[in-house]
Amino acid sequence: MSDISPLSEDDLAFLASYLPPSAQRVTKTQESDGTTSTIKEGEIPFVTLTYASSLDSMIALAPGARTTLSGPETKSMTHYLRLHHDAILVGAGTAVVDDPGLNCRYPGATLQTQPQPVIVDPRCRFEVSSSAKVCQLAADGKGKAPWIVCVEDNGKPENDLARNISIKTDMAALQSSSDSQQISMQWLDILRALKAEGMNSVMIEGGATIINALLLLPNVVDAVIVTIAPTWLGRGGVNVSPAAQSRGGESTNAAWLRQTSWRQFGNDVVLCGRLGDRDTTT
Ligand SMILES: NC(=O)C1=CN([C@@H]2O[C@H](COP(=O)(O)OP(=O)(O)OC[C@H]3O[C@@H](n4cnc5c(N)ncnc54)[C@H](O)[C@@H]3O)[C@@H](O)[C@H]2O)C=CC1
Ligand SMILES: Nc1nc(O)c(N)c(N[C@@H]2O[C@H](COP(=O)(O)O)[C@@H](O)[C@H]2O)n1
Repeated sequence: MSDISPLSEDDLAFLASYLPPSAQRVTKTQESDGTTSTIKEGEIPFVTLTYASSLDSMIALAPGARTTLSGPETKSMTHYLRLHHDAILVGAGTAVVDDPGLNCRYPGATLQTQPQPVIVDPRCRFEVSSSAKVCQLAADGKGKAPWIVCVEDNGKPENDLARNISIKTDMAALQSSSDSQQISMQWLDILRALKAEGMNSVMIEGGATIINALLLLPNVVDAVIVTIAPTWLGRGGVNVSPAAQSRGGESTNAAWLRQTSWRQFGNDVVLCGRLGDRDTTT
């Protein structure tokens, strides 16, 4: 029997307008390194950014500590959201620390309706083995085998428990850079690659590095759904706080949510919105 209870009709109505599919977009976007690229209509999946935060904007007690913030009701909400997305994406940091299952246990979910787990892991540092929870669930027919988004020639042999989705990266530029250990792939490249594999919607769950980057990409993210748990985790936790921004030499807010709605789920608050400027009302 599933540990996930169905949501009420009122809960479902609250979430409805934030679910994929969205209107298709033709727009310009800016990557955090300052480059711009155009997103063509339907070129990238619908992107939902969702995570659970404490009142001090922490998503884990410490780097390396898997931390439960969501109560039973918001956990059910997360699994309902997973049911409505083609893929669930996390970063290598989360995969290594949390050993997540990345499947959907919402009542009625079948193997066919399971989301595709995706791990952004340029150098394949997450050990894909039969003891990884995501692989166990796939072997038991309770989820799909993960895809690893990595760079070509990452030096790791392909593992038959997972599939590599390779992203072309300018390795020459990388090797000449001062920080050659950090490989930064463009989000548009990652999302285009997932779209090319048939993923029309992606639920991005974290961790902090990924959330902080995506909060600065309002034209990439379609919906933001944050669970706020009534607790403070305290200093030393893993913090959601995007890089400081400035405009015309003046400090400015890093990110805004517009079209906001909130609802109580058990003891937690769920805040939904779309990224954009404070002054954008539509
Ligand atoms: N409360 C919540 O909802 C959640 C909490 N977490 C917590 O977050 C923590 C992990 O956060 P982080 O350490 O920041 O790890 P992360 O999960 O954000 O992964 C960061 C890694 O992903 C890869 N990556 C991310 N963006 C990339 C890009 N553009 N190009 C290339 N590679 C990229 C890199 O390997 C990078 O080191 C864990 O403690 C976990 O428990 C994670 C997810 C949700
Ligand atoms: N929504 C939410 N609430 C929390 O309290 C969390 N710790 C997380 N973490 C995310 O969920 C993944 C674990 O998923 P499984 O239940 O193992 O499938 C974890 O990797 C984080 O992405 N999320």
